[in-house]
Amino acid sequence: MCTLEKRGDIYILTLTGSDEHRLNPTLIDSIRSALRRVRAEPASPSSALVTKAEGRFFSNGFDLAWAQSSQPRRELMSAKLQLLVKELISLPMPTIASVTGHASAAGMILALSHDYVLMRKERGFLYMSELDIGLVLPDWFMVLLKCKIGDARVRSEVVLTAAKLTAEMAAVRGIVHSAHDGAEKTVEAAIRLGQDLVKRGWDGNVYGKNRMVVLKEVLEKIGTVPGEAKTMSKL
Ligand SMILES: CCCCCCCCCCCCC/C=C/C(=O)SCCNC(=O)CCNC(=O)[C@H](O)C(C)(C)COP(=O)(O)OP(=O)(O)OC[C@H]1O[C@@H](n2cnc3c(N)ncnc32)[C@H](O)[C@@H]1OP(=O)(O)O
Repeated sequence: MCTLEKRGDIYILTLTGSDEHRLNPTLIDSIRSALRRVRAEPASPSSALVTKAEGRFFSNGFDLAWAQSSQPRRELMSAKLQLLVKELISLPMPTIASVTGHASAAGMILALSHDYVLMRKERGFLYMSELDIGLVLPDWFMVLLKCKIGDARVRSEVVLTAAKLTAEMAAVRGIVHSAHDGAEKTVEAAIRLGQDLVKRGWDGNVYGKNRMVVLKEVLEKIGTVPGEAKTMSKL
């Protein structure tokens, strides 16, 4: 699951446990609940969110074992991830993913749904694994990748070679903001970046609205998630 703590003006959302942090409805609901708590807090002058994870994984992607038994489960899992990504895109503060372990497929999409990705050098791949596991990525994944990875050759490498990118490879390719030695230094750098952004004193609502303009194509591609109201009611 996940925990939420606040250090000064920085909200720290941690995916807890030493598992693969597979994105099933339970974990996604836990993350969305934490984001709702962030939104409910009185908006201090400005804040930032750092998302991090314990163990060897940031997130190893969708929980295929949970989903493969039925189409409704697959649809629910996909719908909840879309809702989560929409909520990250509209969150009224800068967001930073501190990736200190592997981020695969939907897990990479979760990381890239943050404004900044800081990544640990010696452990962890950014890895769109769909080709390797015989799945086709959803259109909206590609729309997000296009917004986040400017170079078409790199996007092709990521999707059509299922490249396992280390932090340094991802930094050279402009996918991550910076690469760091060790998990602790990665998290510390993410928090420092958050503090630097908070010092700018932006209006969080204006920040969120501008991010929605920047990622307009992603929001349009996701559209209204089927059963959004119903799914929301389940949370
Ligand atoms: C078929 C199912 C039907 C269901 C259909 C459901 C449909 C749902 C809708 C459709 C969705 C389509 C889009 C899909 C989205 C998804 O999310 S699907 C799920 C995706 N997830 C995966 O595919 C999992 C991928 N993960 C892996 O393959 C592995 O976990 C890993 C990421 C490759 C990590 O390997 P692992 O062995 O687990 O870990 P490690 O031991 O940590 O690392 C392996 C070796 O690599 C070395 N290493 C690690 N990091 C680094 C580094 N930064 N630099 C250098 N080396 C590194 C590490 O030391 C290991 O080395 P060795 O010890 O020498 O092996």
